[in-house]
Amino acid sequence: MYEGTRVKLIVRNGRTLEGTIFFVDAQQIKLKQVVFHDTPQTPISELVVKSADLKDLQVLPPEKQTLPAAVTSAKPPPTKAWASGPPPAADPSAIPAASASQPSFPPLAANHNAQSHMAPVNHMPSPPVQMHQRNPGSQFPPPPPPSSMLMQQGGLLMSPSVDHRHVHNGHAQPVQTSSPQLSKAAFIDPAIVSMSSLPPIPSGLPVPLQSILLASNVPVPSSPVIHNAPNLERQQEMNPPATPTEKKVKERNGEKEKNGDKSKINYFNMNDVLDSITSTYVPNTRHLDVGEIQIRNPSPVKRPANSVNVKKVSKQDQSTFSEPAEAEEYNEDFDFVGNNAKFNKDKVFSQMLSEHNLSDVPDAENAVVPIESIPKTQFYVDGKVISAVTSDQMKLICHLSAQSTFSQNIIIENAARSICELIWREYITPDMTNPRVVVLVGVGQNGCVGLAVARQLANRNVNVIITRSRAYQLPNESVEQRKYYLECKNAKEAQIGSLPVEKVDLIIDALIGCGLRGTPLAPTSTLIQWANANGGTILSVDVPSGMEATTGAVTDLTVKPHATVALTLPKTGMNEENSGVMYVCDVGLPNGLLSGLGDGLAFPLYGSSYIKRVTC
Ligand SMILES: NC(=O)C1=CN([C@@H]2O[C@H](COP(=O)(O)OP(=O)(O)OC[C@H]3O[C@@H](n4cnc5c(N)ncnc54)[C@H](OP(=O)(O)O)[C@@H]3O)[C@@H](O)[C@H]2O)[C@H](O)CC1
Ligand SMILES: [K+]
Repeated sequence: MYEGTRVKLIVRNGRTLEGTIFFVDAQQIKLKQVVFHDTPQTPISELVVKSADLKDLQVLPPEKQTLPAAVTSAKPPPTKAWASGPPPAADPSAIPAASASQPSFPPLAANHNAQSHMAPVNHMPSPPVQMHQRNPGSQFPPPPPPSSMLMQQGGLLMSPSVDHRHVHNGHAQPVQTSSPQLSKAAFIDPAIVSMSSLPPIPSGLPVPLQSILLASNVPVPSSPVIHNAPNLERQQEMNPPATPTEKKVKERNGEKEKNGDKSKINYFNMNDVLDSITSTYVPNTRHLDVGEIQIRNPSPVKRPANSVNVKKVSKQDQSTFSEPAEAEEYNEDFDFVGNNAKFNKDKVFSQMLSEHNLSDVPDAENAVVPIESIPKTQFYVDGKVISAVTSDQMKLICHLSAQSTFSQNIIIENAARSICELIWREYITPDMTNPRVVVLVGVGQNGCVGLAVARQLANRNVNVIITRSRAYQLPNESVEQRKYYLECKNAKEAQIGSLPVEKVDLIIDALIGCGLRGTPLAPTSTLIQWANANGGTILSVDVPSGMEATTGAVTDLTVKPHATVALTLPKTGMNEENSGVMYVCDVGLPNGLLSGLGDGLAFPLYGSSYIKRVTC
């Protein structure tokens, strides 16, 4: 709802900028038509600021929703030629680049209520010159110059072509980088995570905006403190005047301290940004839950229409697969609610993460994941509370299990058996003749579970086809699990391009779990699109592939499952909208393995069933 709103931002080092919001979530705010107050002559087409680097945010009042002179005086873009040579050759697997003659973003409509007039971000804009002529009296300017022009002007901008395969590994290398002349101090700002001059995506193409933004999520060269920026307290020492938001953070820390909670909030929470928006200028606006704005997918998650092969879940099944008597046993054995309340997971996990020196997990002090905005930390099984984990916490669990002598293949097998228990109950019923199942297999441990499911089903004469997103650089377990699968008499493997066009009975989504980094890239994205388009019932392993497990954020390139089986514990981002019917399954990890994580994180007691229905 804030899209199209023009805002003023003060970033961590005190610089002030103005831009038009086109995306906001708990972790970042993405702006178009950006100008810095101290360098108004050099507008930037797109810019991402992490919430951790924000000092304050104000919505500009309606009369100030026009763009500054620097942007309005920008010339229309040239019709040809990139600043540093011709556009890169088209890579069929990469995001299609629009022609250089298109503006970098759609022009704003000539109306103060920018919100309702903001063009869809992936909408192909009209040529800027025409827009200007059509609307000569408009106070709104022609769109700003495209990347080529900005680069000529000295902006530190990324090339329209970025090697996406490298980007998600965190080692993105722009094809064209800034020249020494381009690296002006005015553009090098530790608060700016990325600046993008990528061309817009033509409408109708199945590539979400996020891919492009993530593709440009490259640390700014010579920016000294993006990841190790001083925390807010140190920051306050350096920049004493506290903004309203800093005051809020201080107040919150004060409250926490009063309640005996020594942990501190040392990041800028986007909830406060939203508070400041709603309380400053937008009248009659209810407070937004971060969860509500994290999902930027314009098309809501749809359940597959075919439920013919899906048994209706009875009232009793909805709460449990087990006999009611089991629930009584839990009461005697374990006080979930009580224990959960006692357990400070964040604290324990921060400690564990630092003890285990996990390099790819952000360090707790400068974490940009706003833990407070986690959608759900608790779910219910059999009416009893169970904890949910974030993807970092799940990575820690996987790390601990990998470190122990306990074999990964045992976990994989247990997960697969539990999932098969559900499949035989709900998805492959005796009345089905020759049920066809496609298993989509990713490159990590999630994919290994898919391979084991494939074997279990093939062993029982189900017509199974597996398709792998990659055939090289795989973990040992993946190679082994595929070998075991191929030893089944009727095992079949298909190339990505030869997956059935006609609807199959069941699709097992084992592409990516908690190891997701950014928006899915090809060919994984192609498999996700195939699954969503096929119409077959989808069952996701651990989390829907492409969904960010912590926040539940989804894009057009996220699997839309009928059901999801979370391994070990539910993930905080899960809900029925993004995950379908939710289950949790026991993978058989020795319970002593996680005893250090606190009582609240005890595995649910499963009783006679290894898989349980989970509710919010
Ligand atoms: N105790 C348990 O419950 C266990 C659960 N397990 C399951 O394992 C996963 C975590 O396994 P991991 O191998 O770490 O991660 P994934 O299976 O999710 O795969 C990550 C790889 O996927 C690739 N990737 C990541 N992001 C993208 C993207 N945007 N586009 C394309 N591909 C992507 C990437 O591969 P690269 O080789 O390209 O780096 C990742 O490495 C957990 O969720 C459970 O499902 C385990 O079985 C252990 C015990
Ligand atoms: K998955």
